[in-house]
Amino acid sequence: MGHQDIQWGIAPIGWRNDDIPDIGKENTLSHLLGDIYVAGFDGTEVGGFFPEADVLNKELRLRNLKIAGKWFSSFIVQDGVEETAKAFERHCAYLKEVGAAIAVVSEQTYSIQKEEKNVFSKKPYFTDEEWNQLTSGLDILGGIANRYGLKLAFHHHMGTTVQTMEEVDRLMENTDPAKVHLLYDTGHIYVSDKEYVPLLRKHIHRIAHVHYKDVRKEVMEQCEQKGQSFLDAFLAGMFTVPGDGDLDFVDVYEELLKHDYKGWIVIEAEQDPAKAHPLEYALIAREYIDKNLLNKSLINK
Ligand SMILES: O=C1C[C@@H](O)[C@H](O)[C@@H](O)C1=O
Ligand SMILES: [Co+2]
Repeated sequence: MGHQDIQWGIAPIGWRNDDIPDIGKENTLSHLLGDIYVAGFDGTEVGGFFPEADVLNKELRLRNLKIAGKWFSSFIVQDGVEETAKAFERHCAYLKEVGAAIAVVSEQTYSIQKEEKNVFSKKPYFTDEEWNQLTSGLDILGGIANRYGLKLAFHHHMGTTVQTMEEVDRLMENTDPAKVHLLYDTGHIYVSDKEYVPLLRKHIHRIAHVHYKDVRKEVMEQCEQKGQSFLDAFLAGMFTVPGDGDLDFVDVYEELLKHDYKGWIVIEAEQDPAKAHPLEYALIAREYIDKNLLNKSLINK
């Protein structure tokens, strides 16, 4: 067990962004997959612009790349679990066809992720009743994911009702560990709570998927002072790839290895591709991983 149980991916978000589809729209699927191959990653996540399963599978096969998973915006509280489950079934069927392991779920009811609101101070909150709807609904979605041979990994996210460590605690306590897992995103928890290791340590046994998102602390502080929205903050360069920001991914990696984490670590750094050349940043991440995480004997495994 150890390094060999981990697959390294890089998300399309450095090339194109589902939250602002105009960004990087000149970057085609071939361009993206070619860059991922050149940078030496094992695969990626499905972006909103990806084609149907058989077309995608051929493009992946040609480059020996794999799919880790795909984001799903759930609206369990807003639309009810029955409505959400129908869309989630289709999502899981697609993921199974492309050979993915993970269905990433983020509850988007009341989310300000795409709104022009101060993401540092205006996050939404659920009532106790809404929390119950969310957690019981997630157990149902997790059961569906399991039927497709997938794991549901819940994504805590800035500007949503499940953003802070306290909120992740509540979600984990009230969901079935066999059905609902955690996606640990270093960047989101750092921007939210200004620390990122406690969440990892506390919920290590529920983590089924990891996003390595680095943060430029100075930019984050400026964005917070200005009260910027989530989208404006990423356009200002709040996020970057590991090796280029202020987070230390060695500790995180050690902790994952120590607990026999098996699965994907996906580099996920949303930046404006017009300012941050996607392949250049993919290569910065790759070099950081090779030098600091893989070539160093971190622990004896
Ligand atoms: O996993 C993610 C998917 C994106 O759509 C999201 O906005 C980003 O911040 C993220 O962490
Ligand atoms: Co993420």
